[in-house]
Amino acid sequence: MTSPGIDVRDLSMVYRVPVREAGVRAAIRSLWQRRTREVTALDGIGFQVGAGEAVGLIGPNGAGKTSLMKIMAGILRPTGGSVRVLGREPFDRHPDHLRRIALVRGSQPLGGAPELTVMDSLQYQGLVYDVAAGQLRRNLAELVDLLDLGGLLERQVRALSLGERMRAGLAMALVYRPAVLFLDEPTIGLDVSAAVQTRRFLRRYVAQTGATMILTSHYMADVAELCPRVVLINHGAQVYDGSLPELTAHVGRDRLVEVVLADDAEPPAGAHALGDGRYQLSVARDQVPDTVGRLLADTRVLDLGIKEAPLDVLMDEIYRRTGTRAR
Ligand SMILES: Nc1ncnc2c1ncn2[C@@H]1O[C@H](COP(=O)(O)OP(=O)(O)OP(=O)(O)O)[C@@H](O)[C@H]1O
Repeated sequence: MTSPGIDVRDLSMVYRVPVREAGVRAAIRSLWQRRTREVTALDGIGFQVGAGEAVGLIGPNGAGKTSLMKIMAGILRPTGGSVRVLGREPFDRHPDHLRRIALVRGSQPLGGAPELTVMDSLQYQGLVYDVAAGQLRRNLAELVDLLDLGGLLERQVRALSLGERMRAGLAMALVYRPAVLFLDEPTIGLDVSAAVQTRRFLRRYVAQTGATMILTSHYMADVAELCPRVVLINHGAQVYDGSLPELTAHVGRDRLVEVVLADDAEPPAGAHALGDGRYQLSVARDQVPDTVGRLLADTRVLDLGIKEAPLDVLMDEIYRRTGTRAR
């Protein structure tokens, strides 16, 4: 690993939330006697990310991913532990630091004035982030090409569709060439083709610029395609740090063998009928050659395919297995 882009140690985040009791008396009492309870969002998180690495933060709803992202991006101050991003404490929000990082949220990809055109917004962003005129021209030309923004530049931000907003939002975040990119659900709500384009763009951008990327997503396709390494969080605790295939290998022990049988053929024992002569068998990985051999020898098989369980199904199983910790 090269010099640490991000260094997270023993990090914790505890929110205090007001407890609201029912009734007028309780409401009046709460004016001078506020009761609160603690919600532990993160507990003992620790990992290092090298410059140029791409890491996916994964975990089920409420696991703590967004809290961790906000802490790393300098929006939230953690209640315990330490974080360094490019050698600085993010919550200090030093202007030099802010020029080197970007946070893009899929749910809200574009801030700024909605009545501005995309081009005006990009120019304005260049001014705010102090990008030299020549550099800004070059960066804009590159981003317009990579994100296919040509047709959007003169459109008002308010009139963009979600997919167009995402493309413009990425350009806004990247026009000042941040060294660290935080992406919170970058493909949320996008149709299949816009999601594919966004992932393709991000892969090319990271390869070309050597930016460090931290991504959260519920779409495992995003994570599988963009992040060689994942950190799995569940109930605020870090339960895994490593590659996605290694993580899923523990649960993905079965293969799905699918066959289409001739009309007069007897379905194999334990097969699940899918209709139209199709049957599916769940078979342990090391038993697949034997099972397939026997099937072909004993039964009139017209077609045969072997599939892995879908990644989302495997992840669901992993989340359930790692989600037993009580808060
Ligand atoms: N501002 C807040 N005040 C109180 N509790 C909060 C706050 N933000 C988050 N939480 C709680 O902290 C926990 C972690 O939330 P967080 O949003 O970080 O999880 P997440 O993994 O991003 O979830 P999701 O995938 O649903 O977006 C949850 O129990 C959530 O209710």
